[in-house]
Amino acid sequence: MDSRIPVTIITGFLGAGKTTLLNQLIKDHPQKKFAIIENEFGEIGIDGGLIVGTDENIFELSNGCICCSLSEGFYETITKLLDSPHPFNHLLIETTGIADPDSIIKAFLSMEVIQMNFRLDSVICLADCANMEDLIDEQPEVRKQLALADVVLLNKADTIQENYLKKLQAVIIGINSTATIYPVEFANLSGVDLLDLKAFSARTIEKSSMSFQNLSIVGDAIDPQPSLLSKPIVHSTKHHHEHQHDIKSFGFKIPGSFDMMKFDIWMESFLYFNQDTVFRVKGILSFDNVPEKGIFQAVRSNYMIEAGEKWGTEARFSILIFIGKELNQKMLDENLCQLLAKPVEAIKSEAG
Ligand SMILES: Nc1nc2c(ncn2[C@@H]2O[C@H](COP(=O)(O)OP(=O)(O)OP(=O)(O)O)[C@@H](O)[C@H]2O)c(=O)[nH]1
Repeated sequence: MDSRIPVTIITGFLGAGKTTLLNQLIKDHPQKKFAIIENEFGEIGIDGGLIVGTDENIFELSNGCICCSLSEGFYETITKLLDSPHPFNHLLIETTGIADPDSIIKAFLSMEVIQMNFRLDSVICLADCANMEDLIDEQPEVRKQLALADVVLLNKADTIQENYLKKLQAVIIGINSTATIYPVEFANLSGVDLLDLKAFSARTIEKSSMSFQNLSIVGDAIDPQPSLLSKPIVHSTKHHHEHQHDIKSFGFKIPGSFDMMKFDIWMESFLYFNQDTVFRVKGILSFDNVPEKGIFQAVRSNYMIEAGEKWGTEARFSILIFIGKELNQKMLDENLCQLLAKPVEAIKSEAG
């Protein structure tokens, strides 16, 4: 059993309802002992980032802006947390509304001391229904927050009409089609334990990759038209304008198995050279001569592959979902084809 402390990262633009969610989570889980890192931009933590508020089951640290001080600041905050005499069994991080949360997510996937002690459970993004559409157009951070989320809470659902809510859901799916979306009021969601989503676990990644809609098959001629997911979503009510979102999701189903070395070399350099435009990649991989499924996930240039279940007699395939901007579907298709252990034509003719 994984005994590391679970971490929930809460993102969302200014005023979207992050603090409301934090309070709701604390209220819903009286049995938990929380540590909270508040990451308010411009706020100076008392005593260089020490405890600023205490309760029997909660203690808070203020960290300034995590994304601006990640390398030393965040590491220092985490070390303080681990050294403190306060016991806690869940870490909540509220990120500043105007920041891109990727650096903090990356810290949990790449910094060894952090990984040894903490398990990233999920990234929850709050979106304010009333002004989300405008913010998506105006604020690139909002699009990134949505792109990196595992769960999007469409908050303040009380302020809009039901049919408009459906349209907002479609806008979010257009940006990040792997996120689970829940409309909520005052960040209140019953029936789902938001603290135990295990979004970064191999099982969840596998499940969400398998259920991804509109996968294009690698090796088939890519339609020169943009895929369904990349079409701008047109709204017929309230706002009469089109969104030309720069962030999109593409999914590929790749027959056969990858050559592990070719895949590794390509993926490492692809993510490195595209770290400003590729936010998240996840999926299931089949590698030649490897009996288990490889469960893949990347946040910017950091990636990891975990062993999943054995393939058994199942026909081999891989699924990869890319979330980012300026993604070239045709180029990705051609590149992925080149990484296969056998030429795609041979795989297809074997399959009949
Ligand atoms: N009508 C309505 N108001 C809400 C809802 N959720 C939160 N609010 C209100 O929206 C305001 C902002 O909520 P917060 O939780 O402080 O938002 P935040 O994201 O933490 O804000 P910052 O820390 O400024 O980024 C508060 O006045 C809340 O009471 C909701 O579902 N409906």
